[in-house]
Amino acid sequence: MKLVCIDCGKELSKGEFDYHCTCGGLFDIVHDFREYDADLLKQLFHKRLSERMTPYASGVWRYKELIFPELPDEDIVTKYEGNTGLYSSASIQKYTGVRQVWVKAQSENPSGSFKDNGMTVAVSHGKSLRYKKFTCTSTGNTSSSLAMYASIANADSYVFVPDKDISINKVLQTLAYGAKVFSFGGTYDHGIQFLEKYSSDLGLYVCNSINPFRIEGQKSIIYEAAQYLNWELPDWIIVPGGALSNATALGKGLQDLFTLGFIDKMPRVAIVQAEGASPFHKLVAEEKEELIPEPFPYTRASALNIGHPPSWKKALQTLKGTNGITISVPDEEILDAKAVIDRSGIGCEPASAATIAGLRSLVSQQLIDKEESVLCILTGNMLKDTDVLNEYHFGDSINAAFKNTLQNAGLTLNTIRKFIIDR
Ligand SMILES: N[C@@H](CCOP(=O)(O)O)C(=O)O
Repeated sequence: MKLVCIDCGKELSKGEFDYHCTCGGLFDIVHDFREYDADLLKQLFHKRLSERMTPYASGVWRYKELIFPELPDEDIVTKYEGNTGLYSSASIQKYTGVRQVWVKAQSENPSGSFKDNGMTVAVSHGKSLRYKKFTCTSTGNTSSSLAMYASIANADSYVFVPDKDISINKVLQTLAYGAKVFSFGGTYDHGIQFLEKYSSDLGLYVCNSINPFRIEGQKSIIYEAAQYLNWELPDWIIVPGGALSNATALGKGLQDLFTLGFIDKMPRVAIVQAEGASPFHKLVAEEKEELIPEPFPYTRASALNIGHPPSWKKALQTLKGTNGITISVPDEEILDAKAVIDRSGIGCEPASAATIAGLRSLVSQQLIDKEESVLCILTGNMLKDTDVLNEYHFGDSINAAFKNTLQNAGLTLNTIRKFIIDR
């Protein structure tokens, strides 16, 4: 495998590592799969499903050959991430109108979000380079994930979080795992600019998705979904779009599966942004050449509060390779979709629900047909943002149809009977 700049094509020599090329472009990891026998690999991945308590029990490292084959096993920092559920739900099907909708709950990862799929690989790579200090800037999921893996690796983590419009639960989770947390006035975008400039002076290994090893790990999400579905993917795959690492990794993972012959048809990808933070959707919809950053992104889906997504060029490659599309949806629709996902028993954080809101909208615009099959990637756990739950269920409900509050009842048989039997 080699590191290649996506803008000028420069290759780093073996052992060299950086996030950006001297031309400013991001590095991407390019593998040579020509030596692989697809059938043997499939058998190996199948056999590893029965691993327990070894790195290969992880739903990421199960696919090590496609992610980071050179890494010595002793450098793997894992919490058996991945192995998340793939569900179909009658209520989600009814809400979207689509006959076959799958949801992949990355929320079931050990730190509660899809970031673990990539973070296990980034921290393992940092460990192999003998780093002891790791960093990221974050709206809270990346930082929780990093703090967890850094502690497992016996290393320190230093994280930078915006001082507003993020979920306090995520910051508390990050603190509790032991990270040193710096709060700053600004957005994720300012944090990334700071780290791009100073991380090397500070001797810090950056674990944001500008790090190509994060992307390699996140490819496992689609590998796992494909393996569960016996290597036959649905017509569409839908992901939320914030920093766009998810969309980037999805495109790369699909390309790998197609190149290897694991799948014989490329699904189409839809990237859904929140209206208040939708620079990538605007770039695509307005057919611009360059992304125009949004200086004041705001959405109640706080994980998507990003105005200048670093991976936008990589995400464009995903759209090109999959005949993909983008859409933006208002917060009200995201929160209503979240209520449906929560009530289905699956549950998710607001950003994840952008997928189901986006699907509903794409169906109503007839861009997705009700007879097509769809897979939505849910990114984070419902307890990641309890303020949103509180506002939705106890505040002025945005849509009374989804309101679900506590029943105030005395504990006598007659009063409780009213709620259960006589209703
Ligand atoms: N929502 C993210 C922001 C994106 O971070 P990155 O890991 O893709 O750099 C978060 O949890 O911080």
